[in-house]
Amino acid sequence: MASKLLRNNVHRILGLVPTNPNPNFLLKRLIVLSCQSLSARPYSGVAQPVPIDLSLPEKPPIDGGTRIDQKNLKKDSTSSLNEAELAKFASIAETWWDAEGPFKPLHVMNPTRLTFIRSTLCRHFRKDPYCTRPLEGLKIVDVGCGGGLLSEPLARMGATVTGVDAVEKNIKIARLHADLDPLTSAIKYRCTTAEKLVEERKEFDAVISLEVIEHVANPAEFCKSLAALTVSDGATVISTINRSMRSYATAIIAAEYLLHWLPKGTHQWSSFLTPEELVLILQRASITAQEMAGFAYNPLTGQWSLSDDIGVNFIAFGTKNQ
Ligand SMILES: C[S@@+](CC[C@H](N)C(=O)[O-])C[C@H]1O[C@@H](n2cnc3c(N)ncnc32)[C@H](O)[C@@H]1O
Ligand SMILES: [Mg+2]
Repeated sequence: MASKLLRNNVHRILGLVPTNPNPNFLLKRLIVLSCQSLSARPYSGVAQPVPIDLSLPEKPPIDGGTRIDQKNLKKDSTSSLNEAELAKFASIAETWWDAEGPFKPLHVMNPTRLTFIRSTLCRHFRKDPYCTRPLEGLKIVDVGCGGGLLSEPLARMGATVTGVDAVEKNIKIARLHADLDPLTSAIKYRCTTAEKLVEERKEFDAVISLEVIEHVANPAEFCKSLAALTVSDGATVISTINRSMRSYATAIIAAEYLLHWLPKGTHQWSSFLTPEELVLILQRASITAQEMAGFAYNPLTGQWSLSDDIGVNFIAFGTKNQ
């Protein structure tokens, strides 16, 4: 009797399916398992020298068609704007804070990317990562902030945060949400672009842009703007998706078409940058990449962790040359 009970429930005991599995659950886990590199090493926390192929041709600007024609979008200085990409984000703007909605992957990845940001910024700016407000005294801009998923925890960690996004709806949602908590209500949100801030001669100790560069019209120009916003010896942090065969299988086929984690068409594989390309365009913009980490997904726990495997999702920390 006991052994029969055990046999029938072994999959639940092992945590492979929830108590009320839906019919596709096991299939989905198998898909992720087969796409994910199971050999991903945990993040060593050591700055990785990234090989730079200086003969690499500059990636041509991705033609996103005409600029978005929304009356609520500031249209001056639009070199990074890609109309088609912005329209996708505008159409799902109400769902930013729905932890089970289209932005679920960002919600789930947030603690992991914050770990990387906190540790790299604290090390660079000589701050204590273990205190309650480790980023106190730092002026940070979150470029392409969306609904403020990153801006808010940065503000809670003590930073003076400005969040900017090219989609007005995102900024409205971000403002409403941040105002719910006195710890985040001081965040300044603006519907604008990095280029526009450069024209206004704004500067920040740290410039952070997560999961944005693969959606802009011209990544190299975008990086130049991020660099111009960074004070001398300040920090720039960028996360994106590697243009690898594995990212095609996981970030597009699995995430969009099989698992429906993201709306279909969220990402264009050709718009992804390899880590080497990112390092190179940052270098050309006077930012020296100092450290890079990958994000590894554990299909059994549904959690992300930092990894040395930069084959799919990765994050880079660089400093502005003095
Ligand atoms: C995938 S979301 C990432 C949001 C946020 N950075 C995060 O990781 O939680 C990309 C965001 O970048 C914004 N965006 C795209 N192109 C932009 C540009 N050229 N300038 C400013 N924001 C842009 C989009 O509107 C969208 O909110
Ligand atoms: Mg993206």
